[in-house]
Amino acid sequence: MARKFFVGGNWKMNGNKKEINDIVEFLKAGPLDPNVEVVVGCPSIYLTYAKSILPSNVSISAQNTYKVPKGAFTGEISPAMLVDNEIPWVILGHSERRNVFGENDELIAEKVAHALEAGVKVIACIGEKLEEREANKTEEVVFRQTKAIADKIKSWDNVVLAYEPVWAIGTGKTASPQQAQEVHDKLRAWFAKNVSPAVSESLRIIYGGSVTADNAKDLAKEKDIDGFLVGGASLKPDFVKIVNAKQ
Ligand SMILES: O=C(COP(=O)(O)O)NO
Repeated sequence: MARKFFVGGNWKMNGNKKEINDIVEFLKAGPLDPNVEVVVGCPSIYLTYAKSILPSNVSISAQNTYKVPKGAFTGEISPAMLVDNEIPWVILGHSERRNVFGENDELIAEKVAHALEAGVKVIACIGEKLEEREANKTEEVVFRQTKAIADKIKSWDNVVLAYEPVWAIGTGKTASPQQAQEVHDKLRAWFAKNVSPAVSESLRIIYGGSVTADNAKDLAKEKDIDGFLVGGASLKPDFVKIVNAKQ
Protein backbone atom coordinates (compact mmCIF):
# COMPACT_ATOMS: atom_id res chain seq x y z
CA MET A 1 0.00 0.00 0.00
CA ALA A 2 1.42 3.39 -0.99
CA ARG A 3 1.97 5.80 1.88
CA LYS A 4 0.31 9.17 1.16
CA PHE A 5 2.95 11.91 1.21
CA PHE A 6 2.49 14.13 4.28
CA VAL A 7 3.72 17.68 4.68
CA GLY A 8 3.25 19.37 8.03
CA GLY A 9 3.96 22.99 8.77
CA ASN A 10 5.01 23.84 12.30
CA TRP A 11 4.43 27.54 12.88
CA LYS A 12 5.81 27.23 16.43
CA MET A 13 5.26 30.37 18.54
CA ASN A 14 4.89 32.60 15.50
CA GLY A 15 2.07 34.48 13.80
CA ASN A 16 -0.68 36.96 14.37
CA LYS A 17 -4.01 37.29 12.60
CA LYS A 18 -2.52 39.29 9.71
CA GLU A 19 0.34 36.84 9.21
CA ILE A 20 -2.07 33.90 9.43
CA ASN A 21 -4.24 35.59 6.80
CA ASP A 22 -1.15 35.89 4.58
CA ILE A 23 -0.29 32.20 5.07
CA VAL A 24 -3.85 31.19 4.28
CA GLU A 25 -3.72 33.28 1.11
CA PHE A 26 -0.66 31.45 -0.27
CA LEU A 27 -2.12 28.10 0.74
CA LYS A 28 -5.36 28.96 -1.07
CA ALA A 29 -3.42 30.11 -4.14
CA GLY A 30 -1.31 26.93 -4.13
CA PRO A 31 -1.85 25.02 -6.19
CA LEU A 32 -1.22 22.18 -3.70
CA ASP A 33 -0.50 18.67 -4.97
CA PRO A 34 -3.80 16.82 -4.37
CA ASN A 35 -1.82 13.65 -3.62
CA VAL A 36 -0.22 15.22 -0.55
CA GLU A 37 -1.78 15.48 2.94
CA VAL A 38 -1.11 18.98 4.26
CA VAL A 39 -1.44 19.89 7.95
CA VAL A 40 -0.39 23.16 9.58
CA GLY A 41 0.58 23.35 13.25
CA CYS A 42 -0.83 26.55 14.70
CA PRO A 43 -0.39 28.21 18.12
CA SER A 44 -3.29 27.18 20.38
CA ILE A 45 -4.76 30.66 20.70
CA TYR A 46 -5.25 30.92 16.91
CA LEU A 47 -6.47 27.36 16.22
CA THR A 48 -10.17 28.14 15.78
CA TYR A 49 -9.43 31.36 13.88
CA ALA A 50 -7.04 29.66 11.47
CA LYS A 51 -9.33 26.66 11.05
CA SER A 52 -12.18 29.00 10.07
CA ILE A 53 -10.23 30.45 7.11
CA LEU A 54 -7.98 27.57 5.94
CA PRO A 55 -8.86 26.02 2.55
CA SER A 56 -10.54 22.61 2.73
CA ASN A 57 -7.43 20.82 1.39
CA VAL A 58 -5.34 21.90 4.40
CA SER A 59 -5.90 20.45 7.88
CA ILE A 60 -4.83 21.92 11.20
CA SER A 61 -2.87 20.73 14.21
CA ALA A 62 -2.22 21.89 17.74
CA GLN A 63 1.42 21.97 18.84
CA ASN A 64 0.95 20.31 22.23
CA THR A 65 -1.63 18.83 24.58
CA TYR A 66 -1.48 17.39 28.09
CA LYS A 67 -1.97 13.75 29.13
CA VAL A 68 -5.40 13.94 30.80
CA PRO A 69 -8.83 15.29 29.73
CA LYS A 70 -9.10 18.10 32.30
CA GLY A 71 -7.97 19.28 35.73
CA ALA A 72 -5.70 21.56 37.72
CA PHE A 73 -3.00 21.97 35.05
CA THR A 74 -2.75 25.71 34.57
CA GLY A 75 -1.82 26.74 31.05
CA GLU A 76 -2.37 23.35 29.47
CA ILE A 77 -4.96 22.27 26.90
CA SER A 78 -6.30 18.75 26.44
CA PRO A 79 -7.08 16.55 23.44
CA ALA A 80 -10.75 16.69 24.50
CA MET A 81 -10.63 20.44 23.91
CA LEU A 82 -9.21 19.87 20.42
CA VAL A 83 -12.02 17.40 19.65
CA ASP A 84 -14.57 19.93 20.97
CA ASN A 85 -13.19 22.48 18.48
CA GLU A 86 -12.81 19.95 15.62
CA ILE A 87 -9.02 20.22 15.59
CA PRO A 88 -7.93 16.81 14.26
CA TRP A 89 -4.16 16.76 14.85
CA VAL A 90 -1.57 17.49 17.51
CA ILE A 91 2.23 17.62 17.35
CA LEU A 92 3.75 15.88 20.38
CA GLY A 93 7.31 15.33 21.56
CA HIS A 94 8.81 18.12 19.51
CA SER A 95 12.47 18.65 20.40
CA GLU A 96 11.59 22.09 21.75
CA ARG A 97 9.11 20.44 24.16
CA ARG A 98 11.85 18.00 25.14
CA ASN A 99 14.82 20.36 25.40
CA VAL A 100 13.26 23.73 26.30
CA PHE A 101 10.35 22.54 28.45
CA GLY A 102 11.90 19.37 29.84
CA GLU A 103 9.44 16.79 28.59
CA ASN A 104 10.85 13.27 28.90
CA ASP A 105 10.11 10.12 26.89
CA GLU A 106 7.60 8.84 29.46
CA LEU A 107 5.52 12.03 29.54
CA ILE A 108 5.54 12.32 25.76
CA ALA A 109 4.44 8.69 25.43
CA GLU A 110 1.59 9.28 27.89
CA LYS A 111 0.55 12.39 25.94
CA VAL A 112 0.57 10.46 22.64
CA ALA A 113 -1.48 7.61 24.14
CA HIS A 114 -4.02 9.97 25.64
CA ALA A 115 -4.38 12.05 22.46
CA LEU A 116 -5.02 8.90 20.39
CA GLU A 117 -7.52 7.60 22.97
CA ALA A 118 -9.34 10.95 22.75
CA GLY A 119 -9.57 10.67 18.96
CA VAL A 120 -6.84 13.14 18.00
CA LYS A 121 -4.26 12.16 15.36
CA VAL A 122 -0.63 12.64 16.34
CA ILE A 123 2.54 13.85 14.68
CA ALA A 124 5.04 12.26 17.08
CA CYS A 125 8.52 13.77 17.00
CA ILE A 126 11.87 12.08 17.70
CA GLY A 127 15.46 13.00 16.96
CA GLU A 128 18.98 13.04 18.30
CA LYS A 129 21.12 15.96 19.48
CA LEU A 130 24.40 16.82 17.74
CA GLU A 131 26.50 15.36 20.55
CA GLU A 132 24.49 12.13 20.37
CA ARG A 133 25.09 11.82 16.62
CA GLU A 134 28.77 12.62 17.06
CA ALA A 135 28.92 9.85 19.69
CA ASN A 136 27.30 7.43 17.19
CA LYS A 137 24.21 7.17 19.39
CA THR A 138 21.63 8.26 16.80
CA GLU A 139 19.99 4.84 16.50
CA GLU A 140 20.08 4.24 20.25
CA VAL A 141 18.35 7.57 20.88
CA VAL A 142 15.64 7.39 18.22
CA PHE A 143 14.88 3.75 19.06
CA ARG A 144 14.58 4.64 22.74
CA GLN A 145 12.26 7.56 21.99
CA THR A 146 10.15 5.43 19.65
CA LYS A 147 9.96 2.46 22.04
CA ALA A 148 8.64 4.70 24.82
CA ILE A 149 5.68 5.54 22.58
CA ALA A 150 5.24 2.00 21.24
CA ASP A 151 5.05 0.67 24.80
CA LYS A 152 2.03 2.90 25.52
CA ILE A 153 -0.09 2.84 22.36
CA LYS A 154 -2.23 0.12 20.81
CA SER A 155 -2.24 1.34 17.21
CA TRP A 156 -0.06 3.44 14.92
CA ASP A 157 -2.94 4.01 12.47
CA ASN A 158 -3.37 7.66 13.48
CA VAL A 159 0.27 8.50 14.02
CA VAL A 160 2.79 10.11 11.69
CA LEU A 161 6.37 9.78 13.00
CA ALA A 162 8.60 12.81 12.46
CA TYR A 163 12.36 12.25 12.57
CA GLU A 164 13.81 15.66 13.34
CA PRO A 165 17.52 15.65 14.17
CA VAL A 166 17.90 18.44 16.71
CA TRP A 167 21.11 19.62 15.06
CA ALA A 168 19.15 20.35 11.87
CA ILE A 169 16.25 22.26 13.44
CA GLY A 170 16.44 25.99 12.81
CA THR A 171 20.13 25.76 11.93
CA GLY A 172 20.13 25.66 8.14
CA LYS A 173 22.18 22.44 8.48
CA THR A 174 19.75 20.06 6.80
CA ALA A 175 20.44 16.34 7.02
CA SER A 176 21.57 15.09 3.62
CA PRO A 177 19.09 12.84 1.81
CA GLN A 178 21.43 9.92 2.58
CA GLN A 179 21.67 10.79 6.28
CA ALA A 180 17.90 11.11 6.61
CA GLN A 181 17.16 7.98 4.54
CA GLU A 182 19.57 5.95 6.65
CA VAL A 183 17.71 6.78 9.86
CA HIS A 184 14.28 6.36 8.28
CA ASP A 185 15.34 2.95 6.97
CA LYS A 186 16.62 1.91 10.41
CA LEU A 187 13.37 3.10 12.00
CA ARG A 188 11.30 1.13 9.50
CA ALA A 189 13.38 -1.96 10.29
CA TRP A 190 12.84 -1.29 14.01
CA PHE A 191 9.07 -1.23 13.46
CA ALA A 192 9.17 -4.45 11.43
CA LYS A 193 11.01 -6.19 14.29
CA ASN A 194 9.34 -4.60 17.31
CA VAL A 195 5.81 -3.73 16.18
CA SER A 196 4.82 -5.50 12.94
CA PRO A 197 5.81 -5.71 9.28
CA ALA A 198 2.42 -4.18 8.42
CA VAL A 199 2.99 -1.11 10.58
CA SER A 200 6.55 -0.83 9.30
CA GLU A 201 5.16 -0.68 5.77
CA SER A 202 2.19 1.63 6.42
CA LEU A 203 3.62 4.11 8.92
CA ARG A 204 4.55 7.47 7.43
CA ILE A 205 7.98 8.56 8.63
CA ILE A 206 8.58 12.20 7.77
CA TYR A 207 11.73 14.31 8.02
CA GLY A 208 12.09 17.70 9.70
CA GLY A 209 15.07 20.00 10.10
CA SER A 210 15.79 22.97 7.84
CA VAL A 211 13.67 21.71 4.96
CA THR A 212 13.47 24.32 2.21
CA ALA A 213 12.19 24.60 -1.36
CA ASP A 214 15.80 24.04 -2.46
CA ASN A 215 16.38 20.71 -0.69
CA ALA A 216 12.87 19.23 -0.50
CA LYS A 217 12.91 17.55 -3.92
CA ASP A 218 16.09 15.58 -3.28
CA LEU A 219 14.90 14.55 0.19
CA ALA A 220 11.51 13.51 -1.24
CA LYS A 221 13.23 11.11 -3.68
CA GLU A 222 14.37 8.88 -0.80
CA LYS A 223 12.16 5.79 -0.53
CA ASP A 224 11.60 5.96 3.22
CA ILE A 225 11.03 9.70 3.50
CA ASP A 226 7.25 10.07 3.41
CA GLY A 227 7.10 13.81 3.83
CA PHE A 228 8.25 16.67 5.98
CA LEU A 229 7.62 18.63 9.15
CA VAL A 230 8.62 22.16 8.20
CA GLY A 231 9.34 24.98 10.62
CA GLY A 232 10.58 28.31 9.38
CA ALA A 233 9.84 27.67 5.72
CA SER A 234 6.15 26.91 6.50
CA LEU A 235 5.56 30.58 7.28
CA LYS A 236 6.46 31.67 3.72
CA PRO A 237 5.00 31.09 0.25
CA ASP A 238 7.85 28.67 -0.61
CA PHE A 239 6.01 26.19 1.64
CA VAL A 240 3.83 25.43 -1.42
CA LYS A 241 6.96 24.28 -3.32
CA ILE A 242 7.83 21.98 -0.42
CA VAL A 243 4.33 20.50 -0.45
CA ASN A 244 4.76 19.90 -4.19
CA ALA A 245 8.26 18.39 -3.83
CA LYS A 246 7.18 15.06 -5.40
CA GLN A 247 5.93 16.72 -8.59
O1 LIG B 1 11.13 22.04 14.13
C1 LIG B 1 10.90 21.76 12.97
C2 LIG B 1 11.84 22.14 11.85
O2 LIG B 1 12.09 23.53 11.93
P1 LIG B 1 12.95 24.21 10.74
O3 LIG B 1 12.31 23.77 9.44
O4 LIG B 1 12.84 25.69 10.98
O5 LIG B 1 14.35 23.67 10.87
N1 LIG B 1 9.78 21.11 12.65
O6 LIG B 1 8.90 20.73 13.64
